[in-house]
Amino acid sequence: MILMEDIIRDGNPTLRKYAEKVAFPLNDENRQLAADMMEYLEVSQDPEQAEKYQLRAGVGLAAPQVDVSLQMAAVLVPSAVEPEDPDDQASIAEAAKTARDNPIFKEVIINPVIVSQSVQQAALTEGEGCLSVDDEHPGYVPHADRITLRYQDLDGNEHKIRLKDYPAIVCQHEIDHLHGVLFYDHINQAEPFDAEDGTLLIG
Ligand SMILES: Cc1nc(NNC(=O)[C@H](CC2CCCC2)CN(O)CO)c(F)c(N2CCN3CCOC[C@@H]3C2)n1
Ligand code: NI
Repeated sequence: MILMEDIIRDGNPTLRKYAEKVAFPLNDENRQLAADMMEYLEVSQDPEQAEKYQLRAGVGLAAPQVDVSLQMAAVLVPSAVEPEDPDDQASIAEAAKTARDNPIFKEVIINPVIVSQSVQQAALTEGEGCLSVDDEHPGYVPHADRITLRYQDLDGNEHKIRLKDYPAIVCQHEIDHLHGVLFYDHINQAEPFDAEDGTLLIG
């Protein structure tokens, strides 16, 4: 099971490497890694389990973050399910479970390539964080709002999908990790919350 101690932090050179392509069929080690990365996301999105294992919540995790320089990332983007009663813990936990059980996008993307992307940009209203970056880096992180993504799944099957808004942003954050790019590389240091004209603010 992946724990926070297994996640390497900014300053570790692995985070700045361009990761190697993954060979198919996956060997046992890489198949286990894929399962462990997805399990991390699932556990981290369950408030009780996240507390128990002291995990920072995540909707994505890239292999370089556990010091494996391979082009593989797990993505688990839950649907936005609002709790019936936002002040009631049980209701919050139930909503999170419903969200987890009906993800917008759940996939281990291997050897991903963004084959085309919109000129239109999008950024998360809250800015971004990263499990591998302990410092806060406030500011909009501009990404393409829409992407066409080609990747292989665990069995090596090729997929070509179109994503927009939230799942597109998550995948771009993860694919950046495979190229040695960290989210704050994209922030306009002079004016962190000055998004280019027409940038969609998501969430
Ligand atoms: C947006 C968000 N980022 C969270 N963390 N950061 C991450 O995932 C990093 C990757 C994301 C940062 C911005 C885009 C991709 C991890 N990264 O470093 C991997 O490269 C969250 F945890 C989170 N959510 C919303 C959904 N909620 C469901 C219930 O459980 C809690 C969970 C919290 N949303
Ligand atoms: Ni990250």
